[in-house]
Order: sequence, then C-alpha cells, then structure tokens
Amino acid sequence: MTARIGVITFPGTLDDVDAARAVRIAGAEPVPLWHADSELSGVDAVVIPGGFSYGDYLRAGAIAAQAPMMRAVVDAARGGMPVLGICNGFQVLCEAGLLPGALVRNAGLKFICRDQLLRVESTDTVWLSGYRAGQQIVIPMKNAEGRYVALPGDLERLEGEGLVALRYVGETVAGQGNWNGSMNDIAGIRSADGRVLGMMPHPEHAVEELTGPRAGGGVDGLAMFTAAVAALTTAVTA
Ligand SMILES: NC(=O)CC[C@H](N)C(=O)O
Repeated sequence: MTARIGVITFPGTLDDVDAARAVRIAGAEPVPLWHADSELSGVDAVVIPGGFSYGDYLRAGAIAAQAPMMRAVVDAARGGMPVLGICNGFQVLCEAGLLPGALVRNAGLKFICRDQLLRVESTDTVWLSGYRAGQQIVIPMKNAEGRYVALPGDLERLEGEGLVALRYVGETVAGQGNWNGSMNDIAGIRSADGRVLGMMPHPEHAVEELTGPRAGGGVDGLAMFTAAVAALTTAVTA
C-alpha cells in the first residue's frame, strides 16, 4: 500500500509544493493539509515545510505553532507519528514544544542562502536511517532565523543522548560551516523516539539532479524521504 504523507500549508508557507514533490518522487502520496483544519486521519506521517508562516511575526513559527492543524500534529507526534520539520517547519516544531530550543536571528543578522555541507550525526530516526553516521551531505539552506539556541540543560541532554541529528561542517562547500551561529553547530535535532526531526536546511530542494546543489550531485536530500517512505510502507503493509 502506498504511504500517505501530509504536507501542511500555513499562510506564508513557500515550500509545500517542493515538499509534496519530494514525497511523490520518494514513492509516497502527498496529502495537502490546511493550517486551519485539524483532520489528520488517513495520513501516515507529516512534513512541515519551509516558508514564512504568518509572516514570521512575533518569532518565526510562533503563530503557526498555535494553528489547529499543529495541535493535531502535536497529538499525533506524541502518539508516534513521524514528523519532519524543514526550516520554518523546524521553527514551528520548537515553538510547539515538540523539540527543545528555538531558532533566532542569524548571527550576522542577514538572510543566508547557500549550498551547505552537513554531517549526519544520528541515524536513529526514520528520517535519517538511509544515511551512514558521519556521512557528509550537501543540502541548500535559506533562512534569516536559523541560529539554533537552547537552554544549557537542554543542550546537554541533546548532546548526551545523541539527539543532535545534523551538524554544519565547512570542509568543502565554500569553506565556512556554521554561518548562522547555531550553538554546537546544530543544523538539526531529533526526538528521543526518533519520530520527530527538525532541520534548518532544505532536503526537499536536493532530490533531483537538475535542480539540486551541484556540489552534492543534487540528490543528497532524497534518502530522507525514501527511508521514511520505506519504513512507513512496511508499517502500512504489516
Ligand atoms: N526557508 C525558510 O523556511 C526560511 C524562512 C524562515 N522563516 C527564516 O528564518 O527566514
């Protein structure tokens, strides 16, 4: 049976079409979810895509975290449904309390758009099980509020329990790694049960050779979707 992956659209969302396309390329059926609804039945996983939900007012993701659809997603995630938050989606996951910490203005106070080298730190999540621990991948990033910050206790727990999923590195693509000043070079974190992953860079923009970053061959983001689809398809069929 084909897995069904919901993709949420808030007012100001930009990357829902690309996220749905990545889901389709990975072999699942994308299901459009509207921020004001709260119906999640018939969906096996959820992607919260990038953009500027509600204009990024207050703080990026803060208003979206209160949307009816997000209340349904929080309940579903607590029940074990896989959720991937990309960029603004990561901001929403933190503001909704599904992941610790927050994303604040980049250290240089500038919007950053570049192909970014990342290191996969933890593969114990449905979204990263298609990579090897320590693997380096190139994924586009584009944000103004991408600096990950967390309270000292939360940071200690993330590091201690291996919940840092992705880190900025800078050994090849244009040299510099952590442009936005994130604590501990954190680009993405996961929940303890591995179901929820939040990340600032955009894997949905690295699923096709023609449009993905040249440095990584264009498709370094695809395994995030294919691994999740494989896990869901097994679960759906079992
Ligand atoms: N591409 C994105 O989702 C980035 C937008 C995001 N709200 C920001 O920090 O700028």
